[in-house]
Amino acid sequence: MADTHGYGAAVRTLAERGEAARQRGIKALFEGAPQRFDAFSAALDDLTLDYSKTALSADDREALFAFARECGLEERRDAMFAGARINATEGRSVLHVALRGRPEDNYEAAGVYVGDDVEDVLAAMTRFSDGIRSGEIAPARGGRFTDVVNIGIGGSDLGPVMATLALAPYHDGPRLHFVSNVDGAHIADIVRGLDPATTLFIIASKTFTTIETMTNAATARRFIADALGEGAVGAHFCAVSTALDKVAAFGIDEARAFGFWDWVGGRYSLWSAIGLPIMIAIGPDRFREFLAGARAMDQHFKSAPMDGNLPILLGLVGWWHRVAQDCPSRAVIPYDQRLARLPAYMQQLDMESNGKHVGLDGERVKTPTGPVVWGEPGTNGQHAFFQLLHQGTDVVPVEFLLGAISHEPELQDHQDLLIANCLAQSEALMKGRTLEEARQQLLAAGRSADEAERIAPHREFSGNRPSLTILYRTLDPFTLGRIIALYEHRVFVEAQLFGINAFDQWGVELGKELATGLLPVVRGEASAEGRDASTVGLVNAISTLKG
Ligand SMILES: O=P(O)(O)OC[C@H]1O[C@H](O)[C@H](O)[C@@H](O)[C@@H]1O
Repeated sequence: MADTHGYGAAVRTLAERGEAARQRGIKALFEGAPQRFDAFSAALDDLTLDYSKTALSADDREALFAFARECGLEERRDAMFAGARINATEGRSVLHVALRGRPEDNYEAAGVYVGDDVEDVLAAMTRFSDGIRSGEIAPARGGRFTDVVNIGIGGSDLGPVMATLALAPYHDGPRLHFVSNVDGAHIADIVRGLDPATTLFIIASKTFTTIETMTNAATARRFIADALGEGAVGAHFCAVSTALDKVAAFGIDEARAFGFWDWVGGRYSLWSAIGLPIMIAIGPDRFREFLAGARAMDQHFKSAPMDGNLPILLGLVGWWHRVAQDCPSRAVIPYDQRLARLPAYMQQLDMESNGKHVGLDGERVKTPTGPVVWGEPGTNGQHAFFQLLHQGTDVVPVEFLLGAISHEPELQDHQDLLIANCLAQSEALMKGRTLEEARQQLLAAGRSADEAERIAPHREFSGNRPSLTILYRTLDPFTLGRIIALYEHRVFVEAQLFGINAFDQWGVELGKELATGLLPVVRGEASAEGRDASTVGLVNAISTLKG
């Protein structure tokens, strides 16, 4: 953030506040403050964000609101919803919100109404999904499709993978499978268990040039053609892309090609035709509920005042931990097994959006930007990496997600344990255990005074470690839509505070270019000469291993 923007002083003051807050701790804020949960939580219907277990005081929060205003957050948000070309490095509007809009939202991309196009594609997806689900759209040799394989990567994979797992209780269509990695092991392992005669492939790629997806698509094509003949290919493939000309060149019929637009970023695209596998799995009505949930969050983000606005609060707290408290990573821990792929989804959403070091003004940023995002579901994580969260030398803010009601009513004892564990972890992170408490526990357990003295420091927990909890009634399509949109907007909010463009991803290009150049070297058709010594050494070692 450049001083010319006037942000320098505000960031310095907030960093001082962050340091003071660290010294004050979190526990102290709860003492004599029985209302802290009410004062430091906000809700959209049943969806609640509790950020009371952070070191924020009411004054810190006011300072963050002032900073957000100074950064022009609300104006930038309004510009996004108005379809301005806020993706400045690519000259594009950013309008994934239009994919879940209603006609009255009147979304326009750079002045052109997009609602009809969105509705047309949704209608085409609905006809196709209904046809596949009912058996009306049949495989080449008759019968019905039992399995659908989505071939895509990044934004053309992670969203559908995450959402189809999250909504497993709503599946009433064919089985879903996903192939993303160019490693042949991925497609080989998936197709091994499938019958080509009843398998449909979706080729999903915004650009329809991504080498991994094109390679897997060609292999899938052979899988069908070898088993059923070239003439069967048309019946067993469909595609999703913004590049419909390239889809046609691949040989996929126009009627089976579902488009979207350059104002939809890959990592924001699961609401578009990229969501086709989700729609096939849960049906068009449930898919509409998913969109409606996201729209509810959009409306809330647009209009709720800052102190009750979930994406703004989540973004401000995220920025506070990253910049004012200098925490380089954050953990996303869903206590909801069906959100197991949410951390991976969030890694792309957050790190591809906010992993930038150049600001909107073209200058190097002056503060840290996006944190490393990582996580696994609870309770599994407790038995793996929570040791570091509780006693490691780095403070990692944790974001817990928790549903009150599971889809398995006959397993209520599991759900009670799950909830108790989630609450216990955030309580333990915040409260910790003092040296004296550790000593007394050891003595009470019959250890000698000497032993208690020696071991107690290892059993002390500093506490004062921040966490947020996002609580919801149950993980249904509407709620999943709200949660994903909440995180999309949070990433946007943080980007405005960092002063960066969240909507490009030039950082992924270089590796792709180098891979193209290295392919002939790996194949033995070109020499590695002139490359760095490490690459030459590895190329030679690989060729020796291959014999
Ligand atoms: O959908 P595609 O055009 O195949 O792109 C798939 C992915 O590849 C790229 O490398 C980008 O970094 C991602 O943002 C994108 O989602």
